Amino acid sequence: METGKLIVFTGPSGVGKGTLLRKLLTQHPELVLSTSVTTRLPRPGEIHGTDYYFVNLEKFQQMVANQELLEWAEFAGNYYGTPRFQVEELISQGKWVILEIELEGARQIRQTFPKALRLFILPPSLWELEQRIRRRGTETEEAIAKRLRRAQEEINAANEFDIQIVNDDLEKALENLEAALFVPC
Ligand SMILES: Nc1nc2c(ncn2[C@@H]2O[C@H](COP(=O)(O)OP(=O)(O)O)[C@@H](O)[C@H]2O)c(=O)[nH]1
Ligand SMILES: Nc1ncnc2c1ncn2[C@@H]1O[C@H](COP(=O)(O)OP(=O)(O)O)[C@@H](O)[C@H]1O
Repeated sequence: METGKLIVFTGPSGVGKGTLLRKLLTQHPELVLSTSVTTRLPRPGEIHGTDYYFVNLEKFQQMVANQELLEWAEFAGNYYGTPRFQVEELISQGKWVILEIELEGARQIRQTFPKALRLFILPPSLWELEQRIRRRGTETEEAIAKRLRRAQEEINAANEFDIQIVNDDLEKALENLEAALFVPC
């Protein structure tokens, strides 16, 4: 039977993780993106069960206590976590499952799934990163400030990952991502 694979996808907020993953999944529909649980409020257009499972703090804490999360972390004032059941089930079915998660969660996965392939997406510069977050127009000033403070810390940890990809030109970044994922091994 084909073996499943866990792929961790990390990078600072606004670097283009979501954009790259949407394109990757369109071209490779066999890949599965895990849907996380979060206490963050939905942005306009975000759908419960598709973008995230949006839950309150009490429910999130309950999931942590019941060990329902494979990993979890606090990010910019909210909690995020990966539901365990869907990931374990999909990998056992031979699927390639992608976790789009922040640094602390990626470190936890390194302990629990040492075989996971870990990718880090870098911005061309911090200035460009800030422009992207602002252009996206989804965050308050306070949320932007929190994300930028965290960005430097995350970028400093990029070398903990197996592969680093700079998202400057989107198409080139996508090509590099495909090359990293689909190398014969
Ligand atoms: N540890 C962990 N981080 C997550 C999870 N889901 C999302 N994140 C990360 O949480 C951070 C904030 O996500 P989000 O609020 O959607 O903001 P955005 O990255 O600015 O689009 C990002 O770095 C995500 O990769 C999860 O299940 N676990
Ligand atoms: N290579 C790129 N060049 C210019 N803008 C980009 C690029 N990749 C993504 N963006 C834009 O940057 C913003 C943040 O991207 P997004 O995918 O939401 O980031 P993340 O999921 O990492 O927070 C979006 O407005 C997106 O259209």
